[in-house]
Amino acid sequence: MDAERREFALDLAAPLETASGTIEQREGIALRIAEDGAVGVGEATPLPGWTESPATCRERLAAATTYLDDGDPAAALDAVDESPAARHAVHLALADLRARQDGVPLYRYLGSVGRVERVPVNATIGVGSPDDAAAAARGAVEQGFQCLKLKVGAGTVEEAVERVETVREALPRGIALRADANGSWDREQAGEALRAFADSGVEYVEQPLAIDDLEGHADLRQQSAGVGVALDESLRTASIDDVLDAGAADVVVLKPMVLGGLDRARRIAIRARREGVAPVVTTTVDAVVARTGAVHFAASIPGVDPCGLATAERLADDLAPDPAPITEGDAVVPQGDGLGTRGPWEHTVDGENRR
Ligand SMILES: O=C(O)CCC(=O)c1ccccc1C(=O)O
Ligand SMILES: [Mg+2]
Repeated sequence: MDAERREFALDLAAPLETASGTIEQREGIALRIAEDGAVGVGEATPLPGWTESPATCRERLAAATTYLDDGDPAAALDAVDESPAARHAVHLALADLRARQDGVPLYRYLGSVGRVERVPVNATIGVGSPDDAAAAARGAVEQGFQCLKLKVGAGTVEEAVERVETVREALPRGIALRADANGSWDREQAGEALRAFADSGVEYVEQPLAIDDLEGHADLRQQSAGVGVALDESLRTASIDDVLDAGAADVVVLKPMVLGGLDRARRIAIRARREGVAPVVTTTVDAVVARTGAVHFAASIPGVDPCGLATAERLADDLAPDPAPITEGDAVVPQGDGLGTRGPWEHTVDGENRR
């Protein structure tokens, strides 16, 4: 077994705001494992505030690479056990390698039984004026999206409500609307927002309250008049059992980079589903390797709800061509062996290898 790492940095064409700041660039490390002529690729794209720091990620991945070179994948996974982005890379590279060796697409390797052609996705509408958001929403619907997610955490609750109402009025009937508050409200504000969103037919709100307020989210579900509560940031610190025991979520938003790999994310998805909580797959706006891994993960969940996987266009550049393009509001699932990515080894960013 032979492992290699390459660092990359990709600018966002359209910055994305989250509670921990605006994301303008994604830096990460691509990992390539070769064994007897077969190759697997993985990606660690840490996001400060969401995963381990880039420095820790780099250090853990270097340690794992040594074990991979020694032909000891179990030791490599151990070395990244507490670094989710680094573990994501190691697990994905190994899974891609095994799936290619087995001659099956990654989603089959992950445990799906039938053929899955497409995964429904949501368009992601960032911050901006209500009119800007409405224009972006109309554009997304023209491209075929049936589900839109609006960022609503910046500004006041009144502004969030106005944003949602303006978008809803601009849309044809039947388009699903979600909102993401990124943990920026207190309990009173969240109650007010969800009551108002009910009139606009909002399906659910991601992370209305602070990351550690499971009890508040459980209370909110009781008084939310039909608007669901989704947890995203909370899953960084709370286990799925904590979430289920607290009755804190209708939906869990699963980011494999944050959860430490597709295997861990998939276990959470299955457990959640069994308890009637819907899994939704998304990314931290990752490069093509991790994004495609997330598409396969979503495809491995039968009849998955629309996922937050339409983020390729947010990147000004990428590591390799996209094997899972979005058409008519769906990601097309690659059916070749493994991930189905070509590269990224042949594609270095800005022509430089920053390893
Ligand atoms: O889910 C989506 O539609 C896109 C991804 C997204 O919103 C996101 C991207 C990076 C970091 C955080 C988040 C988030 O869900 O809060
Ligand atoms: Mg979110």
